[in-house]
Amino acid sequence: MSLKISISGAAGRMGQRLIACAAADEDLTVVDAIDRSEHPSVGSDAGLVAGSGESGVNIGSEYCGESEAVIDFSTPDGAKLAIEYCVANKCPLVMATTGLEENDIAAIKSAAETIPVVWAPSMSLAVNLMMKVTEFVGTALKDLDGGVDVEVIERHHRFKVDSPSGTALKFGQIVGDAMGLTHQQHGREGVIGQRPRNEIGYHAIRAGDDPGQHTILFGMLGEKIELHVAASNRDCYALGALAAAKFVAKKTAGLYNMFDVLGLSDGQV
Ligand SMILES: NC(=O)C1=CN([C@@H]2O[C@H](COP(=O)(O)OP(=O)(O)OC[C@H]3O[C@@H](n4cnc5c(N)ncnc54)[C@H](OP(=O)(O)O)[C@@H]3O)[C@@H](O)[C@H]2O)C=CC1
Ligand SMILES: O=C(O)C1=N[C@H](C(=O)O)C[C@H](O)C1
Repeated sequence: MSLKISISGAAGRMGQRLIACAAADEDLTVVDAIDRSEHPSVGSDAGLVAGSGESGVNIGSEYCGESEAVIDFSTPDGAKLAIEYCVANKCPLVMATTGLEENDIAAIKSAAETIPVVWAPSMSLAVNLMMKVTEFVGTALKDLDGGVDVEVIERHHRFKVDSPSGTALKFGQIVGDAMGLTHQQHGREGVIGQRPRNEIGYHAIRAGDDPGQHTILFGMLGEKIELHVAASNRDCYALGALAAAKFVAKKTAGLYNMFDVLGLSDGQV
């Protein structure tokens, strides 16, 4: 039986790759391609917009009510509407949108009390594996004599609106928890003095059409480690999200992440 899914943000960069990748998966059927009601692609066939051939589903702003999982790659406004729909219709949700405010995050956590939700800033296998490696390295270097300076450097396409990326913030949270680093420093300018020991530096580069790269730099006295992960295209995120939809559709209410989907949670690896 094919799983019926809805894509929120269907006309966007990620939405188009989700439509295309889902069309190539016989275990999935897209029943809704949702976007902003004023979007110029509303009324057009989602597969034709995505360049993957006619799908028979037009982009629209209303859910048909048949969905067994919603995947949201849109905006904070789109995410809010997706959460509201899923809660009202008891529909499992995959939340991938970043740049969310505290109230949006509270809404995700509240939704997870009644429906299953997978929430992660990156659906990529490689990124999630590197989060585990980052935690390992951070823990190993926590008490090193001379100290360790952690910098998180991310690169994305010029169209990205939130910074630093949701993934960079997650890397920072992981390494901060592992090493007891409490201060977040976003860029540096001017005569600001020597680098404090307790900070994580974040640097967001925006250039061209880069689908996403993250580097975690551990700077020591005499040597350094740089962990680097890079997307070649957006399909790593799209395929991860489709796997998350299959996972979440079988779950009971609760908050899950990509470690759960990929079998990387504590005790599983
Ligand atoms: N977790 C992950 O693995 C990944 C997460 N992302 C995140 O996904 C989000 C989308 O990225 P991307 O595809 O590049 O962005 P785009 O801007 O290309 O796509 C977003 C789409 O959502 C639409 N939209 C706006 N409002 C609504 C609404 N109310 N309901 C439904 N759709 C709406 C936009 O329309 P309009 O253009 O008219 O505003 C646009 O078509 C970002 O937050 C990004 O950071 C991206 C890649 C991977
Ligand atoms: O906007 C993007 O493109 C991406 N956004 C996500 C983020 O903010 O972490 C994930 C990925 O890096 C691509």
